[in-house]
Amino acid sequence: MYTQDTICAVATAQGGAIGIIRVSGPEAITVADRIFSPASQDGLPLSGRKPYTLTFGTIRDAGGEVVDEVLVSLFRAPHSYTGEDSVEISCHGSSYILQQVMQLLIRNGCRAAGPGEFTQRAFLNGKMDLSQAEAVADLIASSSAATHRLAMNQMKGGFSKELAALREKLLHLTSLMELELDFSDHEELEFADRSELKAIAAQIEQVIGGLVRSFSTGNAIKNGIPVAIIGETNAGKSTLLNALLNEERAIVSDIHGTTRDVIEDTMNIGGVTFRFIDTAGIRETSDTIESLGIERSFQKLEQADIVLWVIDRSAPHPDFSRLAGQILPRCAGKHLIVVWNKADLSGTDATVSLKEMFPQAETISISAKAKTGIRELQDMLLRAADIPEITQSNVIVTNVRHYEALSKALEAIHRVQESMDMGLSGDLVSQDLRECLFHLAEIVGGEITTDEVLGNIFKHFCIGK
Ligand SMILES: Nc1nc2c(c(=O)[nH]1)N(C=O)[C@@H](CNc1ccc(C(=O)N[C@@H](CCC(=O)O)C(=O)O)cc1)CN2
Ligand SMILES: Nc1nc2c(ncn2[C@@H]2O[C@H](COP(=O)(O)OP(=O)(O)OP(=O)(O)O)[C@@H](O)[C@H]2O)c(=O)[nH]1
Ligand SMILES: [K+]
Ligand SMILES: [Mg+2]
Repeated sequence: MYTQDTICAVATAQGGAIGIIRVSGPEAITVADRIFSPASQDGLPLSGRKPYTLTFGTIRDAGGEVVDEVLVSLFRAPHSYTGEDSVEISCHGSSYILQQVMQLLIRNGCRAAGPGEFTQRAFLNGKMDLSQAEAVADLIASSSAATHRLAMNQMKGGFSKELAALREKLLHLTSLMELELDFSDHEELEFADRSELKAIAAQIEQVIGGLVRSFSTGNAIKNGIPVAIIGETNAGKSTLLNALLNEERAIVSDIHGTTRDVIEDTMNIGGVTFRFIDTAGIRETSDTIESLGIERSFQKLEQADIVLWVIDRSAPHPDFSRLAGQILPRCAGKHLIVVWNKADLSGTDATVSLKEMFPQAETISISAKAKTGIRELQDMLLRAADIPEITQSNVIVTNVRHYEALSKALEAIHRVQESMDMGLSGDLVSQDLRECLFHLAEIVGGEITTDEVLGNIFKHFCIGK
């Protein structure tokens, strides 16, 4: 087993009734025994107790004063989260108590853990692979049913299983290629074999390609479906953002050009996370900063899946067709919802002419200020979101690191296919096969994982995880 020093950390968030300190490493039980006295009459120290037991007792400081009455749970290697000897001390949730106990542990031989260090040890001790360790962080960060389901599936090894099956197929193909090499003298053998090998390569390409394509869904689920709010100045875009977020997030004023820079925030609507992006109003301007802001509005429009084009129906639209000419061509392949705002004021919707210009656009009439029509707009957004139903067994890539490795694996398998089509020799083909295998292995980790990769992954974890 991978041995290390003994680490400790507060594992719970501040402010709860109970605070838990986690201790893991070869000295975990010995160090805990130095500061903890069991209440029971049997006098057994933790080192003499069975694993998966809970012991009530006191923690005393160096002067013998009771710091807290606590419960200590005991785990013995390899049967713990980290795979090491571990104890958990459940204290009263006072940050003073927790800091006192932390200091006692450190004085008695522990080191304060860094972010993700417990999970990193679980990985190094073979309790989980790298994609499962990453899922632990995603699980903690999950804020919707969909992100929870994806992270839980990945943590339980759903993605790992899919990759293991791919690896099997690739190894099979490699061995067949090598077999072909051995028999390459028999020309009549080659043709029959090649078509079978090509079929296997095509299957592999299908699976990797599907995983690569799933990232756009995975990314939308994890970071929210991008919804750009665009339109003329003073149309009420920022007012609408605030209504959707239910929070005074953006500055609203009757001054044209109030929003200069992009404002983004996420909101969970009906279990789906949306990322709303308020942008600078589009108008002719000589102001350099405002022009830069408007340029960004168009960039955000292009990156969005759903576009809310906000129009002030109470004001005349002298340059309506010009504005439409700027917006509509950029909405191809996106879901466009035209929002006629300020329904509380009198005015008309130019729905007819717009329907001609962009027949697939949906329209809705609302008052962002009076918050009328917002529910209907939310329902429209949910219908537009069109996130496929995620089942427990779905494998959807949500992690950029995995996406990059899979993209490289896909390139490698494409090279394999090209080489086969060109009738190149088996040893050239198996080089690309090995590269494909390498990139798939990068995802789950193993001997090839560098400290730099590990550092990058675990630095985003919380302390105590
Ligand atoms: N108090 C506490 N709650 C917690 C955790 C923890 O570490 N401590 N967890 C931490 O994230 C999660 C639970 N995860 C855990 C995973 C494995 C083992 C464990 O003891 N595994 C053994 C036995 C497995 C078995 O019996 O099947 C093993 O792997 O050998 C413990 C916790 C969530 N809640
Ligand atoms: N009566 C009425 N006024 C509204 C409505 N929505 C917004 N307004 C007002 O319209 C003005 C402009 O609103 P903003 O939300 O700042 O408009 P914007 O589109 O973000 O404007 P820029 O950031 O300058 O592009 C403010 O005075 C709002 O109070 C509405 O539904 N009804
Ligand atoms: K404004
Ligand atoms: Mg604004």
